[in-house]
Amino acid sequence: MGEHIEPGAGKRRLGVMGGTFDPIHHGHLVAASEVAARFDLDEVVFVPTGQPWQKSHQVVSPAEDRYLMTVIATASNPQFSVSRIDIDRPGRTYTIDTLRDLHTRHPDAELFFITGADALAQILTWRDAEELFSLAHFIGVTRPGHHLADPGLPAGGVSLVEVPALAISSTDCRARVAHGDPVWYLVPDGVVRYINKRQLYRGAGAPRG
Ligand SMILES: Nc1ncnc2c1ncn2[C@@H]1O[C@H](COP(=O)(O)OP(=O)(O)OP(=O)(O)O)[C@@H](O)[C@H]1O
Ligand SMILES: O=C(O)c1ccc[n+]([C@@H]2O[C@H](COP(=O)([O-])O)[C@@H](O)[C@H]2O)c1
Repeated sequence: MGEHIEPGAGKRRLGVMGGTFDPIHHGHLVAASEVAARFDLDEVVFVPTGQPWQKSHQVVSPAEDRYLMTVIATASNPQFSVSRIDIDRPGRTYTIDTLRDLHTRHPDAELFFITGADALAQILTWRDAEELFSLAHFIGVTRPGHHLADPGLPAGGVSLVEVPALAISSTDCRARVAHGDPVWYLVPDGVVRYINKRQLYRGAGAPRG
């Protein structure tokens, strides 16, 4: 678990943190920071989803709001960046497309897809699951309440990493805002202000848990 992978000669090591980020919170940021340190990543690209098909049963905030919150949350870290590739691609978001596009844009990079233990457990239900592992190394991070089980993933294609547990979820952040409870220190300050400015997660039509 959490093994260190030796850097490939001369290859840029690019972390990819995909998520709906509705809103982005400190659990996402700690996971990305911890994996970057453990795996000697040169950069972590946050990739907000366009249309997350496995969340089609719930209302999701507009992609531009989720993108801007991700930019605000990551702006102060020179190692973090944000990509629009998933929100600019029409149709449902599939990680296979994300990784193919990133390979085209960064042909010399080695890709490390960072995901929560809950998402990793579902990965065999993702589109073209068997091909995913040829495009990136997958890193599953712990999440409070989610156990690191091995759901039959290919040996060598996946690493499991324990990060400091932060019991934060976007679902809980949205519910707190809807109830008038604070989200200070659960999400970055700029994201609190953006949520207030755009009046996100309030009223009828707001994304629910
Ligand atoms: N507190 C956390 N610690 C570690 N990983 C997390 C945490 N919260 C989310 N993740 C992971 O980050 C990725 C993107 O998550 P996502 O944007 O769906 O946030 P979420 O909090 O799971 O949202 P929601 O509650 O709406 O389902 C997923 O792989 C998820 O497992
Ligand atoms: O490719 C798929 O079929 C697929 C199915 C579910 C989730 N994903 C990706 O997993 C990441 C986390 O998704 P989510 O829904 O938990 O925010 C995000 O990058 C999604 O695009 C990908």
